[in-house]
Amino acid sequence: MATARMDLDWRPIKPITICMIGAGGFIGSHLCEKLMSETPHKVLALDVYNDKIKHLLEPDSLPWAGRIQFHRLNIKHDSRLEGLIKMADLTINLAAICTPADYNTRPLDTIYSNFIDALPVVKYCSENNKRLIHFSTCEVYGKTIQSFLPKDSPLRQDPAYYVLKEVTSPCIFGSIEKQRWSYACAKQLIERLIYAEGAENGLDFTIVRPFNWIGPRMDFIPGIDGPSEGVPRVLACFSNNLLRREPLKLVDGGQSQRTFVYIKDAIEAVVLMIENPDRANGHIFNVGNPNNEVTVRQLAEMMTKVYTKVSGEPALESPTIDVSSKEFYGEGYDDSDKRIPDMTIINKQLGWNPKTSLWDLLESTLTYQHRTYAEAIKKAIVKPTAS
Ligand SMILES: NC(=O)c1ccc[n+]([C@@H]2O[C@H](COP(=O)([O-])OP(=O)(O)OC[C@H]3O[C@@H](n4cnc5c(N)ncnc54)[C@H](O)[C@@H]3O)[C@@H](O)[C@H]2O)c1
Ligand SMILES: O=C(O)[C@H]1O[C@H](OP(=O)(O)OP(=O)(O)OC[C@H]2O[C@@H](n3ccc(=O)[nH]c3=O)[C@H](O)[C@@H]2O)[C@H](O)[C@@H](O)[C@@H]1O
Repeated sequence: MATARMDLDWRPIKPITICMIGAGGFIGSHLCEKLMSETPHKVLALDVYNDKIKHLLEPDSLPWAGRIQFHRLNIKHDSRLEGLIKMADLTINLAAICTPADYNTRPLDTIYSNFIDALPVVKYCSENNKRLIHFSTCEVYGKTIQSFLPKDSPLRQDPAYYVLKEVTSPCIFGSIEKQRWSYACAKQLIERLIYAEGAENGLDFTIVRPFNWIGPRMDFIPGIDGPSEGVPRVLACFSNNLLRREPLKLVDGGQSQRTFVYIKDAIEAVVLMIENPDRANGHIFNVGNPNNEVTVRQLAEMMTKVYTKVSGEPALESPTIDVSSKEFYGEGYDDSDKRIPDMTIINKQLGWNPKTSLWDLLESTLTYQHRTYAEAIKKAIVKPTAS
């Protein structure tokens, strides 16, 4: 008989049922995979799409068959939602519009998706005394204090002005005309609502603030498994450029800084939250890798080198090209300057630390991108679709 899984306090972990909303997306697909292969928990997987989790749903002979059940539904208008939340011990809400190209061009959809559509989920959890893990974002921090200091100020070197801390850092957004912040603002308000439900009505909640989780199955490759005019997040944009042998587009010079964490490291943090409710409830957690910081330009350079290695194709003579944010994203775009997560809380509560270096995570991810898309791209280039 298999030995019982133990939590961080050496108590046996009881199998639970999880209602996972947005289970068919990038993070959801990796979380489902981990829960099926390494835990005894059951998942009610809710989404409008299931392409990214199809390999977990069929055939019936899979070792976890019966532990995962897909429900195709849109949480905007589906009366089954409350029943599914009631059937589960824990709800994880991942559903959202979360690609920056949408924030300034579809601000209403962005606000509805990230705030209004999440409201009933919070309400049903609170009313039925169900635990909630809600996915927010590092974008709630907005810009750093550092970005407002004079360029020659010695204070710019002081981490107090740029490291982002869950409990003490402020949330600094641009003006209302900068519609980029519609997403961050909607996420901030739903965080405040969840926090208030905890304080006033005793909701057991955990809020996750992911810092640029990347890896296989993130977003889509335009014209292959997504709209040809679509603009996904940077990993998929740059992958698409590399696969098509086009220069990588650097928005406003590629000077913004990001810390990237491997999806598989980040998923381990989420499993710790799921299985250690006493340590996770009532907390907001940054989940990122402070050691993997690069400018977007450096990311482009590194991805170019890694892709050359995994594909065997030489790099272009001019591998990058500058493009203005107005040209690339349209009116109302703005950017976060720098995102370094403080890891004190997640470290103390869950003992979690990221492991994978940026080079290693890009190597496994671009190997996947090449294997999955290179042939399809070649065919699409030879045979462009009839207009
Ligand atoms: N990937 C990251 O690094 C990152 C960073 C910060 C925050 N987040 C947050 O994590 C969550 C998941 O992100 P992801 O990267 O997996 O995004 P994703 O777009 O791949 O996944 C979201 C999923 O939610 C589903 N969905 C959206 N609206 C829905 C609705 N009304 N009804 C049913 N399903 C719906 C989508 O179909 C999609 O499959 C989001 O809330 C996002 O804001 C992600
Ligand atoms: O992943 C996160 O932690 C959060 O941040 C992302 O926001 P951002 O990092 O700005 O999104 P990307 O599209 O990945 O862009 C990163 C940077 O690359 C730049 N970029 C993007 C695409 C491109 O082709 N070229 C380019 O220079 C962008 O301007 C931005 O500075 C998204 O808002 C969310 O998915 C999420 O909440």
